[in-house]
Amino acid sequence: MIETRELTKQFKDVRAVDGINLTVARGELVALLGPNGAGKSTTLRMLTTLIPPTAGNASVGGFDVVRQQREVRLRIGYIGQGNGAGHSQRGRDELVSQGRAYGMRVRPARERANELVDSLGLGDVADRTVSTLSGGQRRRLDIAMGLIHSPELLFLDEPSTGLDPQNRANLQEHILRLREARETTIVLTTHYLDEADSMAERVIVIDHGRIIADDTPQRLKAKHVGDHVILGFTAEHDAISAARTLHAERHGTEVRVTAEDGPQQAPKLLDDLSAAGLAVSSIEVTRPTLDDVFLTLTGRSLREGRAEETVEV
Ligand SMILES: Nc1ncnc2c1ncn2[C@@H]1O[C@H](COP(=O)(O)OP(=O)(O)OP(=O)(O)O)[C@@H](O)[C@H]1O
Repeated sequence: MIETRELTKQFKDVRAVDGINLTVARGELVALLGPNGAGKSTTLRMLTTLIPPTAGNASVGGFDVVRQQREVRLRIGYIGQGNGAGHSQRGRDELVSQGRAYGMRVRPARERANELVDSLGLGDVADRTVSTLSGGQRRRLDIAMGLIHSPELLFLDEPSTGLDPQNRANLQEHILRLREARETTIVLTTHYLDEADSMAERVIVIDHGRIIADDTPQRLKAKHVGDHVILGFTAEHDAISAARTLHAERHGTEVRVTAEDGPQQAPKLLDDLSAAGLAVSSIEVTRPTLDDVFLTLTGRSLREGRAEETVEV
């Protein structure tokens, strides 16, 4: 569905995207995750034909994003960071106009608009003017606008930024449901770690315009960080013996073991300690987040410098 080769965008002295090689298959749901300025939006803007690459190439749905822009545009939906719908129109009318702009006849455009209003839970508000909708409702209307022409591929740039957690969860559910119903391929960008973790089967971590990791959230976490089993002891000399027995690191009366699958390995660790005559007073298994993965890969946290902005909805 998407194929890029050394895709690059240079803005004067900023190399926003630096030689990205990416393949996305039909039906995948992929999240591009990275800090501010990593190059996520620029990548999306090139894939959606809004800006041309300065080097390398990309094809979407089998069409080149520079030479076959029209063919690409007919097959994709793109929901950027701003609101797409006109504010003084009624939501449903906006959808029909958008369908007409894609060359749909009035009746099919109306039918499709009604279908999307239903499936995105906009039934109660679709006949109000857009300016009266809440942030979450407007975002869902944006998504309906991007889907009006039944694209095979949907690009979502930061779909839930600015929404409160409840509206975010609601939007995520709608996106997942749409995808299930239509098998739409979805590429979204996000800086919400939990969003990438819970929604995407595949997370592509981008930093300084390059892909630094590409895998399922589970495998990224297992491969780059691993679980920790933290064992507590009442006496420090027991902790010292336990650290030696398990070849693990110790902090005071705590021993920390890195494990691929913490819950599965914990009983074996307890058996080994018991065989060595050591009694554990507490046990805790911690599992990593995608932020831990980013931290391991770059030495920086994805959360650094990120102000969590939430708009009234
Ligand atoms: N039109 C432009 N002119 C000059 N520099 C640009 C332009 N657009 C983006 N950049 C720069 O390119 C880099 C990548 O920006 P981009 O918007 O792709 O990042 P991002 O990962 O989407 O970040 P965010 O999460 O903030 O949206 C940044 O350094 C940005 O300042």
